[in-house]
Amino acid sequence: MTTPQRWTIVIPVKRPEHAKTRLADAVGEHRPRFARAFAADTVQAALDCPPVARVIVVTDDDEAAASAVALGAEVVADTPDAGLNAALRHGAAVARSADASAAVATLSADLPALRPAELARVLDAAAAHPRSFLADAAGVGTTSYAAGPGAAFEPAFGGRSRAAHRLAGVVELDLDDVTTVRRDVDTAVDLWDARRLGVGPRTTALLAELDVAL
Ligand SMILES: Nc1nc2c(ncn2[C@@H]2O[C@H](COP(=O)(O)OP(=O)(O)OP(=O)(O)O)[C@@H](O)[C@H]2O)c(=O)[nH]1
Ligand SMILES: C=C(OP(=O)(O)O)C(=O)O
Repeated sequence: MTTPQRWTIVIPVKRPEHAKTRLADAVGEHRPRFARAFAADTVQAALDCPPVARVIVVTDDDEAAASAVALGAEVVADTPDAGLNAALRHGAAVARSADASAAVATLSADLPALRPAELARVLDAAAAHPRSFLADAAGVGTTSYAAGPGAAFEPAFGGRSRAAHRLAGVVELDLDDVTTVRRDVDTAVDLWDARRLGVGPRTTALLAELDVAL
């Protein structure tokens, strides 16, 4: 029997004052609190996923960093300060500085409904390919990009990243039953859908506290 692949997960968290701009119409001034709650629920679910060995959060936000560390993740500063792909490459480099052959996968920090068992299915499928990705619920972007041991880590996030990853020869994972890994939350409708799936404790508490109507 082969040993299941273990993964380092890199989660990028933008400075919340600049994040989740498309949620502004639904949550107004509370936008940064939602960005942090989504990130914390994403980190928690990743840490609770059996094939996950390490979670590295890349952020310059002190609050997101403190909450990630309290949950058991590692945090590195976004030293490149050059956007999402640079932040991810930095996190992967940190992962591979300790173990050059580490398998590294990214997760967007806006997956508040993420379930560990569904993430495990994605990672198990990713283990069959040098490089792979999972499309987001809209079928336009990407919520997870994975590079196995020895594979180059070259994410192409931003805008229509599903097409960009396919064009780059990254294998698209064709999986059912991983809805919560695909459910990124950018808009009020996305948040409604995530709530229907069941969001994590921090997002649940914030929705209750603010009595957000969706
Ligand atoms: N560390 C880091 N994370 C980033 C950066 N840009 C985006 N992210 C993260 O990447 C993921 C996707 O982000 P985006 O969709 O670009 O932005 P967003 O804040 O989620 O939403 P919008 O403001 O509505 O575009 C989220 O987890 C962000 O926190 C960056 O420059 N540095
Ligand atoms: C940056 C991306 O995501 P979002 O849908 O959050 O813009 C992406 O999918 O490449």
